[in-house]
Amino acid sequence: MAIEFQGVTKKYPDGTVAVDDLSLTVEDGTITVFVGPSGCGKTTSLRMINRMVEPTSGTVLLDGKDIRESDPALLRRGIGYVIQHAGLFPHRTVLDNVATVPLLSGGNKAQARARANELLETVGLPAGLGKRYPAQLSGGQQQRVGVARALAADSPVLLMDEPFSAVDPVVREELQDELLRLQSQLGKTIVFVTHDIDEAVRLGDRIAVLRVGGKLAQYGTPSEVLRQPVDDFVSSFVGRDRGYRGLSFLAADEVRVDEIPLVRVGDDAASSDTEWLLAVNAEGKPRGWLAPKSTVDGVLSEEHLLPGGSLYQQGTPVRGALDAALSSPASKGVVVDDQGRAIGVVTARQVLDVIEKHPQGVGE
Ligand SMILES: Nc1ncnc2c1ncn2[C@@H]1O[C@H](COP(=O)(O)OP(=O)(O)OP(=O)(O)O)[C@@H](O)[C@H]1O
Repeated sequence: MAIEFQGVTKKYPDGTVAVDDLSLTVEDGTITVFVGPSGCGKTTSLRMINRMVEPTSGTVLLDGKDIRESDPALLRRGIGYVIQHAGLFPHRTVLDNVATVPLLSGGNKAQARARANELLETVGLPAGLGKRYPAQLSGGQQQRVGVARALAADSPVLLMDEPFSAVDPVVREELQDELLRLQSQLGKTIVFVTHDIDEAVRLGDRIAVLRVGGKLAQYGTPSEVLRQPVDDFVSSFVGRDRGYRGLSFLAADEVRVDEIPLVRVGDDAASSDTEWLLAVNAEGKPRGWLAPKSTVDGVLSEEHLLPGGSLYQQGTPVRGALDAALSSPASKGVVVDDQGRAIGVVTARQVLDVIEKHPQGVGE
């Protein structure tokens, strides 16, 4: 089912132009990746496909039909949607999380659960996991559940918004492989958002490179974009990626690790003023972030926290430190020891400072 953007612009009420006159066609049965720096309008573009965001002007066509003619709730239910941190319901079992959509679409409970079991198997999860709650799964397993839930919509279209950004690089590669395997069987029309050009190149049949201001810079196959960038912006975005690849080989011993104020899950009350506070469990392992200006009166639980982004284990290649910093809601990557206990934070700037000192370590 092809998706067509025709001169689509989104201006938010505060005047921000998030997407500026976007025209492109996502071909049926392909993976198209929207890639670009933070704030370039990737998520906004994606959400205009299922009417979570309405364009200010222009038209989005799904299979040739203007989506404004579809009821938004029905449209959304019929389009699979996967987000970062999976967005699972914490108080429902894994199986019930996946069964939600088949139930909403009118199936009975037994049918919905049978379908959910099938889907867990499809995404490579053992059947026994269905009884658990999301918090009892690893980050990578949670993302698989997120994918299973999106597939439950049984729709030809799947929207994926940074679905793998919060897991460590090894698990991320596994999830990417799994997605490619699934796609070779299912042949869906997938729109995938990422800020990581490596991921875009790996997954995309086509890549749309966006620049801040919501303008489409280039749309083409990965090899076209890598080999024939249309302008300086694209070539530096892609070129930066060449640097990123080299990062895998540089250990980050020199990256400065800063202290961070901690709060403990289970503590009686917590509050933050202007700073993000990192929440850890009794073992000192990171569980998430308490946003600035938050007050929790009762016992601090994980529900009060923002999920944390990927973790960086000290002593491993520097790319993980950059991933951690870029995926953290606090813009501070959490550094852990080999037992997974939080020891501090790094910013992207601190990582880049080290990289700049070692140009030979990060070049091609
Ligand atoms: N509800 C909103 N109101 C006002 N501005 C918004 C809103 N949502 C997004 N924006 C702005 O629109 C621009 C594009 O945001 P969008 O989330 O689409 O970008 P993105 O490329 O997905 O970014 P990121 O990678 O950081 O998630 C940004 O400047 C953002 O601050």
